[in-house]
Amino acid sequence: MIRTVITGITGRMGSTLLRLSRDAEDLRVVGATERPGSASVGLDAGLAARIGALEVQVSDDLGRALDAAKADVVIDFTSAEVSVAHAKACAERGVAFVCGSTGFSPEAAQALAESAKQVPIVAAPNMSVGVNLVIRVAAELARVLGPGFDVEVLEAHHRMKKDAPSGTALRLAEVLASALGRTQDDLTFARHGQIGARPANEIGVQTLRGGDVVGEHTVYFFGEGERIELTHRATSRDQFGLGALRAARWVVGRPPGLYDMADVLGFQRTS
Ligand SMILES: NC(=O)C1=CN([C@@H]2O[C@H](COP(=O)(O)OP(=O)(O)OC[C@H]3O[C@@H](n4cnc5c(N)ncnc54)[C@H](OP(=O)(O)O)[C@@H]3O)[C@@H](O)[C@H]2O)C=CC1
Ligand SMILES: O=C(O)C1=N[C@H](C(=O)O)C[C@H](O)C1
Repeated sequence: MIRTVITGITGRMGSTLLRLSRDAEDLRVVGATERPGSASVGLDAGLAARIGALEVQVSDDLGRALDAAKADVVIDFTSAEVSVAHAKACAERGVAFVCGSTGFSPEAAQALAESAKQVPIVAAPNMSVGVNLVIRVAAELARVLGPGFDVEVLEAHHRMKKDAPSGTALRLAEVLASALGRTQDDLTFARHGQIGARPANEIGVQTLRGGDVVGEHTVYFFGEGERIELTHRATSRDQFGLGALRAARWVVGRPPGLYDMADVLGFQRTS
């Protein structure tokens, strides 16, 4: 039995993870957290997340939750800043960490990597198996099509999403740039005004926000007389959650290090 602690349990992903974990025979939720000051602190986590009683009390501090319950792994979908602090709490206690948060600054990414020197961490901007396959296929298409095709990434998400572009779109753009021998400097995040002709090496990354869109990503390869569009549409958060649980099962017992979903799925890394 793998003992998990789930953070941010009233959030869109936290509540999904709690429900999926409750239904998994090999996992046991032994701790749950929410933001300090949240009305759900002290309540039963299952009741707070509206999935039925779980007999696990919501804590407002991951360190204290870990000290109270012997956990194997923490699953965290909160925000980049909170995830950095949570990864440190895990590193100090020798607990594995699965991080789904996005919006990492270079400094926050470095702080996460520091914690991964002490414990195994899986961090991925998208834990759906389908998206991770799309990332691989996109890299392969870019390599084969080469510089004759203009590459653009478009993402759409719900109106509550805080970071832009999505972590998945950023990962796609980085992988495409690497496949085409380009750099971060070739990424263009918005266009407005008299922008002139498109630079040949540019990779555009564009963002849409609205309604309840769970998550959509399209890579366009615009050629002469033809175009290829590679799209992933998530219609439920369950695939992100199931991917995170797969990562949690995989990461327990691994040596310290920063792992990606490509490692969990046994893919060769694309960048
Ligand atoms: N890798 C992947 O596959 C996916 C990644 N994501 C990413 O996961 C993150 C969360 O997304 P989502 O679930 O939609 O966001 P939500 O805002 O719905 O959930 C985040 C939850 O974390 C809580 N929280 C904030 N601070 C703390 C804290 N210190 N301790 C514990 N809990 C805290 C929030 O509380 P409060 O509301 O009070 O702030 C909220 O309940 C985002 O970065 C998103 O981009 C999302 C889906 C898939
Ligand atoms: O915030 C979300 O909702 C999502 N965030 C992830 C991202 O930023 O890529 C993954 C998914 O598309 C949903």
